[in-house]
Amino acid sequence: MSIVGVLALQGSFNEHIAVLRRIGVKGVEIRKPEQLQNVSSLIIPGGESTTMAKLAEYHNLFPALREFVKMGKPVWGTCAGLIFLADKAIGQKEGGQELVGGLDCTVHRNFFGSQIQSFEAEIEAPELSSTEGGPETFRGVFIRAPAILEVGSEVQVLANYPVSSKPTKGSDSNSAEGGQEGNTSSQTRVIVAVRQGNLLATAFHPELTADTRWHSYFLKMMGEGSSSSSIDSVGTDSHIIHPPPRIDFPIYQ
Ligand SMILES: NC(=O)CC[C@H](N)C(=O)O
Repeated sequence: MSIVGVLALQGSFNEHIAVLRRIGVKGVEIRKPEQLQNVSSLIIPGGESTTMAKLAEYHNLFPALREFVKMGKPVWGTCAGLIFLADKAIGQKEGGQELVGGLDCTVHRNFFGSQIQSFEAEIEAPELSSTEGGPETFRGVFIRAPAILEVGSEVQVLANYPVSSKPTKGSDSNSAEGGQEGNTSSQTRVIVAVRQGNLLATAFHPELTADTRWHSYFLKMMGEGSSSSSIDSVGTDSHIIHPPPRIDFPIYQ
């Protein structure tokens, strides 16, 4: 039986667990290294990556998280979680922050700027719609979001987003460090969703919209690793009252 762990140190872990519940899957909060032994996959939610890293360090979670990734178990990082999974992050606070790593990419921590520059956008994701069906686009909620600037050859790009050549200046003094200044082209695209084997990473927050396809896409990754991983259902139709689908209201325009 497979239970999805959700790192519950800080950020939007409740929202992820709620989406899992909506699709009939059990999600459990992970706060201690030993709790990782009870789950077969893990979601690292969005929040604030420096704070989350300090809490993870305090709870001695980094070695267990790295081990979990190395074992080939599915791990999905959203937003701050993406930063956690990246091999390299730029635009970090002074002194940097510890990363779990494993995902061969360079992420810019606050690429899209400060909190008030948060936004929503319709984004194409052909792999998502071909696997999960539904519309060709999904609504991406970007909250002080990171973006991926470079990926290694093993990394599959699932979605990207057009931007002007310079990253927006963020609230942190060094947030634009290592960005694309000097790039002469006026339009470029940054990567906002990737997959590398057992790792999935998204710069936006799928747990804040009614579209559950990113969660079901991740759950399918659990089936790929081992044949025995049936997903632990929290009791489907007979126990769960499915609310009518919510409309994805734009929060930031
Ligand atoms: N919504 C988010 O998770 C924002 C992440 C933020 N840019 C950070 O550095 O942690």
